[in-house]
Amino acid sequence: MTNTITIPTSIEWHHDHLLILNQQKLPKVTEYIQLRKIDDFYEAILSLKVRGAPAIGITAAYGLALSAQHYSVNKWEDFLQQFKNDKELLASSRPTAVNLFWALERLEKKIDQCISINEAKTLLLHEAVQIHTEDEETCRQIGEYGLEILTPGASVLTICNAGSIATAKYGTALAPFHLAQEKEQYYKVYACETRPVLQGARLTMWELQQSGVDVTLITDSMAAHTISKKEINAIIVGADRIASNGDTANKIGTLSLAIIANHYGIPFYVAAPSTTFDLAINSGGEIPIEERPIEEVIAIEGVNIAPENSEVFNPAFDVTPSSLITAIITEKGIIYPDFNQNIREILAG
Ligand SMILES: CSC[C@H]1O[C@H](OP(=O)(O)O)[C@H](O)[C@@H]1O
Repeated sequence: MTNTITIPTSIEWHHDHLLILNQQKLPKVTEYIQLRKIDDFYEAILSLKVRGAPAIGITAAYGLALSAQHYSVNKWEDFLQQFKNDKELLASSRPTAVNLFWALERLEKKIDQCISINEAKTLLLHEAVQIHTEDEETCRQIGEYGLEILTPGASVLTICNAGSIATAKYGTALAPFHLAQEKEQYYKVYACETRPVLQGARLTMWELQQSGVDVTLITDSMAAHTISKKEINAIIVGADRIASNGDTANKIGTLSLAIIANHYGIPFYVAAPSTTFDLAINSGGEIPIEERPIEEVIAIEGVNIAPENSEVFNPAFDVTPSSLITAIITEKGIIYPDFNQNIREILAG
């Protein structure tokens, strides 16, 4: 029996623009924006109108491919120079989510094989659509493996939004819960609000309510108490970059949850597509951690909650050491320690 439910998405390709759901405005306002020029794509990623590692990669791919359609050049070297300029602009939008760089490099590899500018333009658009289409199936598969590892009816805690609107569809950490709704299996999800930008309160609450998932909001500081009092069975989170030893960069606050999970002896799962692994780095210390504007910490929706002249440290991510991770759920299978060995084995599969 399959339940018909609404799983929200945030990216829709039209032949001459990308329509995105403005995630900065949710849940109060459901606003869609057309991205046409390379600067539109850059600004949308930088300002978190589009956010979430896979969604960032998909959006950047469309931005680069669409911009290339308008290069009015005749020489191949001029085409490549403009392509390189646009690629570098998009790559400078955010430093941590490796999916951004993976998508841009995938497009660059695609045109290496081209013999004409027109062929390159066609192939770039085709590759961007491919990246988008592949991600939906990847996330659905992550959801299926997530249902294998999570006990039906469990209470599960998560942070930030690693959901359908952070990907092509379904999400990574939230994929099991959307799929469970389709399969009429049920879970109880606890969502950390996720200061400072509140992706949990604003986006995960909104998204899971759209598909009817039983979700409860807590503040980040309530996590340890909730785990002990509400008998949380597991924690599941997304990822922005996973090193070859399994160290994982994810939204700030994730490391705290891993330490709490370890203290209470509950499993701590990371859910991520193979495109979020960076096998070029050996450990989490090499992952660049984005620091964002102080306004995100000093104010909420433009209302100051701290003195104007406050000193602020605003890292958008932290790194959880692989020793605190029970398993990494990917579309290719569930990866258990020893991560150094098993990551390469499963991803090569
Ligand atoms: C499947 S989304 C992965 C990841 O991206 C989010 O960060 P942001 O909202 O700053 O783009 C968060 O860390 C999610 O877990």
